[in-house]
Amino acid sequence: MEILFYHPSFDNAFWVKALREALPDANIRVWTPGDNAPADYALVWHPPVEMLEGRKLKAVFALGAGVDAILGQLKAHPQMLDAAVPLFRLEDTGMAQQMQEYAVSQLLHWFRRFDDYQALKGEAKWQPLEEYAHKDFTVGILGAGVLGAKVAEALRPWGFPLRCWSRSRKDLPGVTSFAGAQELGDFLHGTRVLINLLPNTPETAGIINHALLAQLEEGSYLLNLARGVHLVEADLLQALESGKVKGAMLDVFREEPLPSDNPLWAHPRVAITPHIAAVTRPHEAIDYICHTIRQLERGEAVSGRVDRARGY
Ligand SMILES: NC(=O)C1=CN([C@@H]2O[C@H](COP(=O)(O)OP(=O)(O)OC[C@H]3O[C@@H](n4cnc5c(N)ncnc54)[C@H](OP(=O)(O)O)[C@@H]3O)[C@@H](O)[C@H]2O)C=CC1
Ligand SMILES: O=C(O)C(=O)CO
Repeated sequence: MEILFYHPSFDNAFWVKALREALPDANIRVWTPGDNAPADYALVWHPPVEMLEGRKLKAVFALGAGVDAILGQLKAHPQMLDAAVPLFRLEDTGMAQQMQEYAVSQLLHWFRRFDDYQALKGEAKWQPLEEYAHKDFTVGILGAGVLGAKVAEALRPWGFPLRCWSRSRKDLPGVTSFAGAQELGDFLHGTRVLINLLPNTPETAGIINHALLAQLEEGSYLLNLARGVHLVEADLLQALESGKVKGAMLDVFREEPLPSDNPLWAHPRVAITPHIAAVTRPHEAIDYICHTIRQLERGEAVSGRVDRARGY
């Protein structure tokens, strides 16, 4: 069994060593330009077109949860990967807990007004502030898939009204489910904290814009944990200016790294992290990938296959 590996920034030697330990009977190599030797499987993140083009692969594994980059390449270069070759993505594999940590910590930061106290510290003001009520802090999660559902689960013990929005109806304990474009307005009405965990697809790109933000409660908060392309940054800045949005924490951006002259860097009510909300955990990812390869070799049903038509 021949396995190709390509990631623009991961420690190749570490991954190849761990993969060899997990699949001792496989030959695993890091792809380099000009390598056209046969392979059965490819493990990739933002692969060059020439790495995959013309190969007869049994399957391709994305080394992350979002597959927008590879699907975008496929749209531009359909010959890159035959439609019959299954594409898989990482479902959780250690990313859900990271998303839970990020969302719970920031939600509580806003709910307990630590952002306001930090501002008062700058003025050396000793001033207890009026407490927020849980009932006024409805959390709405855009995208109730693997990660969105786990974030909802982690938020449930904290007593906030919870709701989610997805294409299909969900049955998540303690979470009101809204489904489809026709229910987006009802989902947004009354939402105070918006958490984005949607995939980047033609339908979701630019979804967090002025029209959407205008439907949130006054003094709302935005947590973008998905993709920068979901957010119209100028509309967020306008909503921050008007007070519609009181605070935002952004992990992802249309352009990454975020250019130093982007106004979001200097905004006092915007927190920024460099696309670290949930990073790929090597051992969990390798466990899933190797388990799935063994299932494929045995002709068994597998999970995590990407529906290219729907985009995730
Ligand atoms: N910042 C970071 O470090 C990371 C970011 N991510 C991002 O998080 C995203 C979500 O990951 P994951 O939870 O695994 O993905 P899933 O595919 O499991 O979940 C996607 C969710 O979005 C919903 N959805 C998709 N399209 C639409 C639409 N048009 N309208 C309404 N709902 C829609 C789906 O609805 P339904 O269930 O009905 O199909 C599903 O609930 C990834 O695509 C990636 O972009 C992921 C990991 C790390
Ligand atoms: O897995 C993903 O989609 C990520 O964004 C990780 O960087």
